[in-house]
Amino acid sequence: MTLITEVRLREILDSRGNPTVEAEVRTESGGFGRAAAPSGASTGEYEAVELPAEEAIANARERAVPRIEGQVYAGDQRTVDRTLHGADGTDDFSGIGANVAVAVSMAAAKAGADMLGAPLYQHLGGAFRGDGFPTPLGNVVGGGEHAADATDIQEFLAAPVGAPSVTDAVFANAAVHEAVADLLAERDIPAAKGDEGAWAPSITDEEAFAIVSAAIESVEDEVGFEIRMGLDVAASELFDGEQYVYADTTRTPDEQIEHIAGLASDYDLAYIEDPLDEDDYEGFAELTDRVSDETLVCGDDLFVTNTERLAAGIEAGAANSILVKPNQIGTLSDAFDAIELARENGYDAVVSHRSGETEDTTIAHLAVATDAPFIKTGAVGGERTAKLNELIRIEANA
Ligand SMILES: O=C(O)[C@@H](CO)OP(=O)(O)O
Ligand SMILES: [Mg+2]
Repeated sequence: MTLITEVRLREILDSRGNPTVEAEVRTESGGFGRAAAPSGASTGEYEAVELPAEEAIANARERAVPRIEGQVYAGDQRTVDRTLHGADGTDDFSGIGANVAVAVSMAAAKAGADMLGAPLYQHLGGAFRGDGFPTPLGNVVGGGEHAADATDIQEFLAAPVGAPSVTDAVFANAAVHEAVADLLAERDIPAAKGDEGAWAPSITDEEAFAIVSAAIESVEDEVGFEIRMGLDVAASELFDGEQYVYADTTRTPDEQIEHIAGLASDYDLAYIEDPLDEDDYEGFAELTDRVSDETLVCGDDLFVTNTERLAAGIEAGAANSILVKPNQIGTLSDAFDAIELARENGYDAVVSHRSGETEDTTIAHLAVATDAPFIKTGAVGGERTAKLNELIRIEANA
């Protein structure tokens, strides 16, 4: 291992056109890593704190960088991440900003891999990592906080569970995305794209279910393997404290459970993320009991990649899966700990992008390194295809 000699920080653009933090880490022996923080729109209340990029960079330059440069070894990821926590001094990274922390954490990991001459997934996963590849969940229609005047449900996802390879799965999702466009055109429904590249037509959730099911069926016929449907309801964004408020109706928490359980069986949903409010552990437990073993009930805003919140969920039987977003918790070590705790308790980890992204590909490597069964990183669009194409490359070289 060699010492980290330099940490450079700068503001770059994210996919929404907002400033985000990019970090570069250099080591004594010439290792180099560069990484950038993503940014959410439908952020959970309990996520680590993202500060304005400029402020986060100034804080880190003053408090974190001097503790890392010349002091910490690249490749010793736990120490890098402990140092970031120490420099921050809070529970939620509100001291320096989770965005600067995650950028430095990921850049240091890449510098560590570079030093070893190993791909990042190999460095992170180690010699005895599993040989599985994640199934990509591709966002094909969406609304919520990611597009104005579109569906209430934030994401309608294609889940190509029967694909023989990552490459086949990635192309199947792009084909479903295109088939949705054809079906919208046939019905004279205009559609722009939302923040993650999914179509964002002004239609009801019911119409979206019909269109996405038809698109999935037509692509299934073409490719000859099973594609199922998934959802990110992002229900905390619909919940007003008492009821779930949809464009055309409202639902009490009990009615919401009934509604989602009905959708799970009507559409054979493979995946349901955040079907209920982020504080409703009990409701999550009830719904998890109600749906079949073939359906993942995933906590995003519920768990925010946080081992304490996940432990409470495990105790309550809430959900059977966790969404893993490194920037929700601030470091790669924390994200690994969440994945490990999930695995030990039979919860599937789903590694995920954010709605605001960059061309950074760390999450593709994280998913392969940890043998995660799923990755959610869109279907089309440059900042999404950056990760999908990286998965294709990893598969080709593994
Ligand atoms: O809710 C989510 O799962 C994410 C990514 O799809 O959205 P955001 O980054 O806006 O939180
Ligand atoms: Mg979500």
